[in-house]
Amino acid sequence: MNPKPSPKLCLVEDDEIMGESLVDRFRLEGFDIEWHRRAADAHRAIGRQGYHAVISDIRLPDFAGDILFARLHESAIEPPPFLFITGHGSIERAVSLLKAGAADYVTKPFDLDDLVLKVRQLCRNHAPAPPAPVSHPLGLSPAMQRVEATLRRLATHASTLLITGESGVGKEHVAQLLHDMACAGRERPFVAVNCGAITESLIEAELFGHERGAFTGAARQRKGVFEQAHGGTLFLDEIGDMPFAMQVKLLRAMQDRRIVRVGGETAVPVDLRIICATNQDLRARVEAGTFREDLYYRINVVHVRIPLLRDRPEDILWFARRFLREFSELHGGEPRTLSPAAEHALLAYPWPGNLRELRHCIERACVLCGAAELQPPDLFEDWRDDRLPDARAVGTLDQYIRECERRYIEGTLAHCSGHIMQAAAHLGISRKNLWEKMKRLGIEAAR
Ligand SMILES: Nc1ncnc2c1ncn2[C@@H]1O[C@H](COP(=O)(O)OP(=O)(O)OP(=O)(O)O)[C@@H](O)[C@H]1O
Repeated sequence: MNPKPSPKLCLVEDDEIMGESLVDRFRLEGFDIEWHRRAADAHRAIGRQGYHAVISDIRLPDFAGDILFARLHESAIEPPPFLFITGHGSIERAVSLLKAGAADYVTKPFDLDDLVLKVRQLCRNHAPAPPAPVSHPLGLSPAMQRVEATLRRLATHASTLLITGESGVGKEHVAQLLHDMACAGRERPFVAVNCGAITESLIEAELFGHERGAFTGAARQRKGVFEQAHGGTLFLDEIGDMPFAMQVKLLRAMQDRRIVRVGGETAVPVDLRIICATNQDLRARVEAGTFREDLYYRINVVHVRIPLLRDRPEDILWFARRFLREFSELHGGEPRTLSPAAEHALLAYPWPGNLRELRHCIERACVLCGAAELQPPDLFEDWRDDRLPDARAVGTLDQYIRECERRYIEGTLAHCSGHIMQAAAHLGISRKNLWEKMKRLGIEAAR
């Protein structure tokens, strides 16, 4: 008979001493324990690993344990029971965590025997979920996790969807993901057409196909994209650029789910999901009289909005690291990393070209730079470090260093939204040390 497998635990703790002692003790007690020092790493692992329980500190260097918990709940993942380690005197926070669905908590300083007992009890009551097949293909931000959860629901229902968002935010990627979810491993066509890139005279034949001899040069019958996508998904990108005269024919095809090829007479039935995308304000186009109102309502049955990359900062480094891994592997080199300054620079940049621009930026850096750790100038050609003061305007070396220190700390605090604990972790100093420096340099703490 196979011995019973050890319960699998996830520990999220950034304190080395605390982390090591918990890992040692739980291993001695027969648990299989994985230790993550950052909330983001734990977030990814929880989606994949099938843990029996999670023990999580609240204060973590990237984002707090309760945010990790909330994000897992917002996503499609059913999280394992969470036991929180809270600071002395944060009973109120612990109680609100229990209300939010956490299984239990211990307050520091806690009794290790008591903790082991609680965890054993949790593991007994919880069978881990099988690992999730796809985990967060769209990003870590709550906004994109909501999009992902919506897609999961739409995969079995809606046959028409409108995706809006600026250029490069990932509309086609979202459409492709919905198609993959709906197909669930079955081979089905995904046909993408850019409505803005086809001339008005050709668009009808492109959409509906043509019969032999329908026009000069139509030597053979040809299927249009509606027929090519039969059984799968038709992605109509830049739907706002659809010529006005074509819009009524498109509406009819969408409503009847039948098309007539150019030069043909019989209606051909088509069964497909239609996803439209645009970066234009279609409502305004309707008001301006350049987009048909009836078509607008037909395609706007379910609407998914993709936010700008700069409005979801959690996704910037997550995607940057993904692209970095992808391009490092592609170019056959060592795995690359981002220096803390490079991370700062990526977070500070506004990304007008969204994910497309971020992807190109990382690809370019991987091709041009041979170093294992990327620095800001590797990522941005015209990089200028605003955190460095002008040496001529600052007097002595001491004053210059002090000014550098002040700017660097201010930048880090801004990057961590004023969170002292996180900023201290980024700077590699203790919280107390950071407070002292802020006092000495006259930096006010955010409220
Ligand atoms: N979730 C994702 N994971 C990995 N890469 C992504 C993701 N979303 C977008 N990308 C990449 O970002 C780039 C832009 O994505 P996409 O073409 O889907 O954007 P779009 O909003 O449709 O752009 P446009 O409006 O210009 O057509 C592509 O190279 C795509 O591969």
